[in-house]
Amino acid sequence: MALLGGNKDKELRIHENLDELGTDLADYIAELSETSVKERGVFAVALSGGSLIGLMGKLCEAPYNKTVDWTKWYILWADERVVAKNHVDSNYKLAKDGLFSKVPIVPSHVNSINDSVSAEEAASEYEFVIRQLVKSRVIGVSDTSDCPKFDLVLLGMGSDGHVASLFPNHSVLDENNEWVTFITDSPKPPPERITFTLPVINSASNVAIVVTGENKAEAAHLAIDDVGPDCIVVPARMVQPTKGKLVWFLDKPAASKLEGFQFSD
Ligand SMILES: O=C1O[C@H](COP(=O)(O)O)[C@@H](O)[C@H](O)[C@H]1O
Repeated sequence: MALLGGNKDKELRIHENLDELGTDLADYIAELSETSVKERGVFAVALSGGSLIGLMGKLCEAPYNKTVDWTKWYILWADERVVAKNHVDSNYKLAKDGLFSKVPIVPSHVNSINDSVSAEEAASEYEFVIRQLVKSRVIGVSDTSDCPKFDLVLLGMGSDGHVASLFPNHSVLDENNEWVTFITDSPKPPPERITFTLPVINSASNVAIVVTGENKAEAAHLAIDDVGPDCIVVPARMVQPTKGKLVWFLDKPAASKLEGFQFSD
C-alpha cells in the first residue's frame, strides 16, 4: 500500500517495494497518456535515463502493453549522454532495449539526439527538433513562458540530487535562455551531455521524479523537506512546475530520511 503525502506543490507516493512502485508508476503514466490523447490527440513525454527505465518496465506488460495508445506517443529525452546510440551509456539505447523494442511506439516519433556532432551542436539541433514539434502542435506551449509544455517529464535523481544532467553547483542550473543546453564536464561519466534546462522542466503539465534506494535518502530529504536556508539546494529541489503537477515516487529506503513519515517494519 502506498503512503501518500505532500502539499499543494507536490504529491509524494511512497511505496513498500519496487514492485508496488512500478505498478503505480505504470498506472500514473497510462492515465496521463489517456488524458493527453483525449485532449490533444498525442502524448509528448520526455524521458531520463538511469534506473527510471527499469522502473517503467511494467508498461511493457499486460494490461498496459495493449491498453496504452502507443501510436500517439512522442518521445524526447530530458537529458542524453553525447555518445553513440549503440553505446552502453546512451539513454536512447537504454530506453530502446528496455521499452521501445517491446511496445508499438512509432519509430519516427522517437526523437533521439544527433550523436555524430559535438555536445554544443547536439543541444542546439535538439532544441530545433523541439521547436518544430511545438510548431506542429505535437508539443504544447506554455502560457506563462516561451517554453514548450510537455505532457509529462519523467526524471530520476542521483544521490547528489541531480536531475536530468543538471548537477549541483553547476552553471547549467542558471541557464534560462535556452530550452536545451550542454555540458562537457559532468561529474558523473560520461562528461558530455545535453539537458533540458530548468525553465523547460518547470513548464511541463506533469513532472514525475522517481527515486529508489537508501543512497538517495539524504538528497530526497534535501529536495523535499522544509530544510533551512543553510542547507544545500539540490537541483531536484529546483523542480517546481509553474502550473503543472509534481509527483514524487519513492520506495521506503529512499524516503527513510523524510520528515514526518514513520514506517513500521
Ligand atoms: O546520469 C544520469 O543520472 C540520473 C539518475 O540516474 P539513476 O540511475 O541514479 O536513477 C538520470 O536520471 C539521468 O537521466 C542520467 O543521465
